[in-house]
Amino acid sequence: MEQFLLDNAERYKNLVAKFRPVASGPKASDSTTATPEIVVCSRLRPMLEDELAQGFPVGVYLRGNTNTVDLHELKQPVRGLPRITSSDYTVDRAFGPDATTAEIYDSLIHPLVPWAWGGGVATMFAFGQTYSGKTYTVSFLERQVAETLMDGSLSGERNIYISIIELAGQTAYDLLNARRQISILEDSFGVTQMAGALEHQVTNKESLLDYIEAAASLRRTAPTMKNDSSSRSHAICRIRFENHALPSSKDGLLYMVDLAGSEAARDKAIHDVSRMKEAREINTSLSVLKDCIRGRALADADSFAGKSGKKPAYIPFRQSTLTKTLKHVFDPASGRSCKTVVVACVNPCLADIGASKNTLRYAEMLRVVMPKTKPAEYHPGVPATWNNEQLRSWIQTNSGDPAINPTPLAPTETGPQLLRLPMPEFLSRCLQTPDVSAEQAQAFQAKLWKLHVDSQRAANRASASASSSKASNNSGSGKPGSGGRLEMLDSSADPEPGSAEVPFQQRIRPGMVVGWKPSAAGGYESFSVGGKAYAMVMCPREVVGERVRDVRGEQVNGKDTTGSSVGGEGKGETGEAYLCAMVAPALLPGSYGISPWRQVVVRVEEMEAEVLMEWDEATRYYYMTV
Ligand SMILES: Nc1ncnc2c1ncn2[C@@H]1O[C@H](COP(=O)(O)OP(=O)(O)OP(=O)(O)O)[C@@H](O)[C@H]1O
Repeated sequence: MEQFLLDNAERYKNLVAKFRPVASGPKASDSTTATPEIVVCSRLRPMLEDELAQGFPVGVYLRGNTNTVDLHELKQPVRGLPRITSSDYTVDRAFGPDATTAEIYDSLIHPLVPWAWGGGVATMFAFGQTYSGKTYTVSFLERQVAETLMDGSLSGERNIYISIIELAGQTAYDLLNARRQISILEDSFGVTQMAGALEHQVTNKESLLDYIEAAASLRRTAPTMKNDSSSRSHAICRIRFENHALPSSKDGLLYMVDLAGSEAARDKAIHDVSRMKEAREINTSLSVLKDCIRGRALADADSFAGKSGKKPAYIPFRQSTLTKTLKHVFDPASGRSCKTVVVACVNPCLADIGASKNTLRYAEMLRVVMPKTKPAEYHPGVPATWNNEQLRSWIQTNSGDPAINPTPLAPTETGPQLLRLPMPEFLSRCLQTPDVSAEQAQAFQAKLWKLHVDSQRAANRASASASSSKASNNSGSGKPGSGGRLEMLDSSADPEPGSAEVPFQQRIRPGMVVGWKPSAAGGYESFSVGGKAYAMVMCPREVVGERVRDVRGEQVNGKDTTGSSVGGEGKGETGEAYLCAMVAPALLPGSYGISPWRQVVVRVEEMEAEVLMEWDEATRYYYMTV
C-alpha cells in the first residue's frame, strides 16, 4: 500500500490541487449550534522530517479559514488510473499545522483553569492515532496550566493537590508512587475514589512541573513500529482545588487526559496477540468515552432547554475504567458544572490516512449540535430568558439585605450563564459584597435555582396540558391559585397572606423553621455550629407528656426524678418554649435535613429569626431561601 502511495504521489498531489469542495445548499452549521460546555477541536500536526524524506504527500488539509478539515484518500479503481476520494469533517475549532500549542491553550484550555479554580469540573482530553502529537500537545498544555495556576492571576486562595494515574486496560497505576497498582472504586455515596493513589499538595510551579515530569517518565511504554515511546495507556492528571473560604463546597477539579493512541492499521501486521488485545481494549474504552461525552452533552442541553422532566439520557460511565474514573465529568446526577475540551490530534501524512479518517469521524461524532433557536422572549419568572441587564436588576432586588452587588456576581453573564456557574464560584462572587454572609449567599443561590426549576416545571406542565385535553379539563377549576397553595406547602413559608408584616415570635406555628442561639443555660451549646443552630417548631413545650425526653435524654416537661420542675427555667410559663426538631447540614452543599426524632427545647428569647426552608424533591433535602 505504501509503495502504491509513493508511486502515485505526483498524480495524487495534482488531483488534490484540482479539488474544489462541492458547493452544498444551506450548511447545517447555519441552523445548528454546538453545546457550549463541550468544545471539540482538531489539530493537524505538521509533516515530520522522516515522513517528508520518505516522499509521502500530505493527505489532510484545513479548509481555508473554516473549521472544516478535508481528507483525500487515494484509491485504485478496478479499471483506470488512481482517483482521490474526498471527505470533510467539521469541528468546533480546527487548528492547522502552523498553529502553535500556545494558541490552542489561549483560546480553549486557559478558560478551564478559572472554571476548576472556582469549583467546577474542567476536563481536557487529547486523542488520536499513535504518533499524531497527543503527548506533544498535552505536555505543553500541562506546563501552561502550571504557569497560569502559579502566576497570581487567579483570585482567592486555594490548596492545590495533584495526582496522576495511568489506566492500562482494567488496571490502574499511581504514576506518582512508583507505578503502584491502585483501585478505582465507587464509595457508598456514589463518589469515585482512586483508592491507594497518592495526592500531593503543591505550592509552586516548580514542584507541580516536577510531578508532571516524573509521571511522564513512568508512563508505560512499548515500542510500536511508528513511535518508540508510544503511549499504550491513558494518563489522567487530576488537579484538585480546595477552597478554605467555603469549606462545605465541593472541590474544583481539573483533569488533563492523554488518551492512549489508537493503533494505526499498518502497524498491526507485526504486533503480537497481547498488543492486539491491548488495542481492542483501548478502542472499547474510546467508544464508551464517546457515548459518555455525547450523553452528558445531551443531558446538559436538555436541562437548559427546559426538558428536565424528560427521561434522562443513559450515560454508560460504568462500562470502562476510564469513564468510571471520570464519573464527575459524565454523571449529571453529580450536579457538578462541567466544561470539557476535546483535542483530536491528526497525523496529516497520506500513509496514515485511514487512522486520520477514524480520528476525525470520532471527533465529529463527539459533537452534539442542537437546532438554533431564536433567543427566548424575556419573562421575569424565567431566569433562562434574562440578559445581563435583566439579571443584574433581579439580583439587586431579590438578594436580601444587604443586596448582593451584581457587578462582581454577574459582570457579563446572562441568566443561563449564571445558572451554569459552579456553585463555589457563585458563592465567592456573592461574598465580595461587604456584609453578605455565606448563609445569605447560599440562600440566594438556592432562590435563583428554585426559580429556574419552577419555571422549567411550569413550562413542562404547560406543554403537557396543551397536548392533553384531559389534563386541561382537570385544571379547569377556574382557580389559578389552587395548585399554588399545594406548591407553597413544600416551603416552610407561612401560607397566610400578610404574615410577613407580623413579627415571627407572634406567629410561631408547627413547621416554622427558626435560627436560634443556644444559651449556656439551656444546655444545647454543643449542638450549634459556630454558635448558630436551626430548628423546626413542633409544639409548645408544655403540651408534651412527662415521658418525653430531648436529644440529650433530658425530660422536656414536668417534674424530673429529683422533684424539681424542668424547662422554661423552672417556671413552666406557657408559650415561652417550644419542642423543636433539629435541622442540620446534610450531605449536599447548602442542603439541610430535619430530624423529627432529635428534639430540643427552644425558648422564644433564644430564637433569632424565621428561616425559610424548601423541600427539594430531586435531592430529597431542604434548602434555605431568602
Ligand atoms: N505540532 C507539532 N509540531 C511539531 N512536531 C510535532 C507536533 N506534534 C507532534 N510532533 C512530533 O510528532 C511525534 C509524535 O508525537 P507524540 O509522541 O506526541 O505522538 P502521540 O500521539 O503522543 O503518540 P503515542 O500515542 O504513540 O504516544 C513527536 O516526534 C513529536 O515531537
